[in-house]
Amino acid sequence: MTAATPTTQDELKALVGRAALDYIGHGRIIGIGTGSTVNCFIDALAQQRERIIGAVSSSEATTQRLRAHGIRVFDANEVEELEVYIDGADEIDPRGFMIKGGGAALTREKIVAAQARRFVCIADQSKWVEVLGRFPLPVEVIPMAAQRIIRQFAALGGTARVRLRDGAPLVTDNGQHILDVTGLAITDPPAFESMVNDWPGVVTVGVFAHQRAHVCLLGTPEGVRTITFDGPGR
Ligand SMILES: O=C[C@H](O)[C@H](O)[C@H](O)COP(=O)(O)O
Repeated sequence: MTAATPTTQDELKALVGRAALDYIGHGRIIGIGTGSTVNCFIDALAQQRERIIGAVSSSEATTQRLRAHGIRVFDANEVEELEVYIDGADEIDPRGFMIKGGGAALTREKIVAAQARRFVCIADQSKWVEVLGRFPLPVEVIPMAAQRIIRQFAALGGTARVRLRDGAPLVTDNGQHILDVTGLAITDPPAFESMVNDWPGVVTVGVFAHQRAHVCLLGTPEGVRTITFDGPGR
């Protein structure tokens, strides 16, 4: 009997979540991101949790899920370097550049990714794009700077809005707000990331160019497509 072909987005997320287990060694502390795809990875990892010592988590939500599965969570300051960081993305392009932060976890995700030697991105095929910018770009900001940053994006042709939850600005794990920016085509992600990072009041921009993926496990109905971005210039 052959397994049914995965076709729904949830099935593709589960597929790549399981596939990411091949990228973790034994007896290590690993970095773990946030979101529905990573939740599939965590649930798969829970079946073999003795493989790892524990994890550095990128959000309160991930920490809760890891602990519920009995997986030990380390503070980022307790660990100097991580072998691997497993996380999803809202968009990923052919160079491994990503947009992240749809779940508002971008700042801690960037911190944990920076600690890891390897970033393994797990995503269903809907996340693959030629040019970043179709997904509204999340930017975590200090609230008092929000309106000025909105005007700076407007000058670039973008429309930025404060993300709301239950009618009020969403407050991140770090106590800050999120702007979602539409109308941008991010053709030079490293330059764009550096530029926005320089604006006063920006905590983190959701372009991951300096912490781009080394590998993407892309879920398709034909199976997992493995795309590697290693090479000169890394
Ligand atoms: O802040 C959230 C993260 O960047 C997620 O990795 C991203 O939003 C993808 O999430 P999902 O796997 O739920 O599509």
